[in-house]
Amino acid sequence: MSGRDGSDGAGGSGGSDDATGAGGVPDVALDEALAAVAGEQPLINSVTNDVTVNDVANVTLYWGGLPVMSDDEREVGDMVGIADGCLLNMGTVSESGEATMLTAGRAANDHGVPLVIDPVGVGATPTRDRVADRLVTDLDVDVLNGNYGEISALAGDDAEVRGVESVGEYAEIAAAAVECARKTGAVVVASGETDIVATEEAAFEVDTGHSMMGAVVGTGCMLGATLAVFGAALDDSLSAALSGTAAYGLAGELAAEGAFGDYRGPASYKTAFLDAVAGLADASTPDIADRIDRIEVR
Ligand SMILES: Nc1ncnc2c1ncn2[C@@H]1O[C@H](COP(=O)(O)OP(=O)(O)O)[C@@H](O)[C@H]1O
Ligand SMILES: Cc1ncsc1CCOP(=O)(O)O
Ligand SMILES: [Mg+2]
Repeated sequence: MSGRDGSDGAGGSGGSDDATGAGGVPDVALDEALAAVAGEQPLINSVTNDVTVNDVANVTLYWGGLPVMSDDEREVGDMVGIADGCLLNMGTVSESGEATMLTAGRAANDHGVPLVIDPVGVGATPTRDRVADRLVTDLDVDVLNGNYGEISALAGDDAEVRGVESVGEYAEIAAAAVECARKTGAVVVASGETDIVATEEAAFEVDTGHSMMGAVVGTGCMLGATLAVFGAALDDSLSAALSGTAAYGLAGELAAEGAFGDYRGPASYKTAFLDAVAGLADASTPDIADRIDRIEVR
């Protein structure tokens, strides 16, 4: 069984016990990470939005996890208590949904279940700002993922989030991600053209992915599900965030290359992308070391 209090699973937030390789980048072996995920078959309870819930369930399954979407206040604590990972995505959060997320998150913390939060739309409205603040204040978060605008907003920087979209330029996104990690204690994944993975001490650039991913609603939500699956199967949050983010981007690239079928636009690309997630473990997985760089942040 995975979990923060066990010998397996994503450990406490922030640090990594992994060997550090060239350029101060932790050694992350993608084939080993994918095999760990498939071997663990982690049960992931996602309390997520009404828009992309089916995509979140499928991407969890296609990596090798077991999805369940319990969001009933009466049972969510019990379900999270027997799960290996928990994802909270506030995309369509309501007043009762906020309470459910807090119950789910507290159960995850109480049972040592790794917790991922996607604060969708934080920075867009005062309500979202308040809910996101409550979640990261009251809960011990292992991994937090959001687009550049959301992570900048959480860090307290100027940000433009229109609805759930990141708008504008974010030249200081690595510094914002580190600041966000310092505020929350989580490993932070800031997604965009290049993904940033940050702890309180360091930031890394994960240069995988394809622009077609930005044309599909739900790729951020599915990244959160991916991080929950990898976080449940791997020993520490930083390795999970790096390998999960890299694997997800590689699936996006393989789909764009047509390795999982031709596509004619964003809708058929999404199908190819989901097939690439399901097929990545059997594809020849490249060494990802040269796709991850450490970035100096003040
Ligand atoms: N222009 C792009 N080039 C490469 N990857 C991208 C691009 N836009 C988005 N992605 C990828 O799509 C996923 C979702 O990112 P993003 O669009 O920032 O999230 P959200 O959907 O929450 O706004 C991430 O894995 C990110 O790397
Ligand atoms: C459009 C929308 N509105 C509320 S949640 C949601 C989905 C957001 O998905 P993603 O953050 O993955 O683009
Ligand atoms: Mg998003």
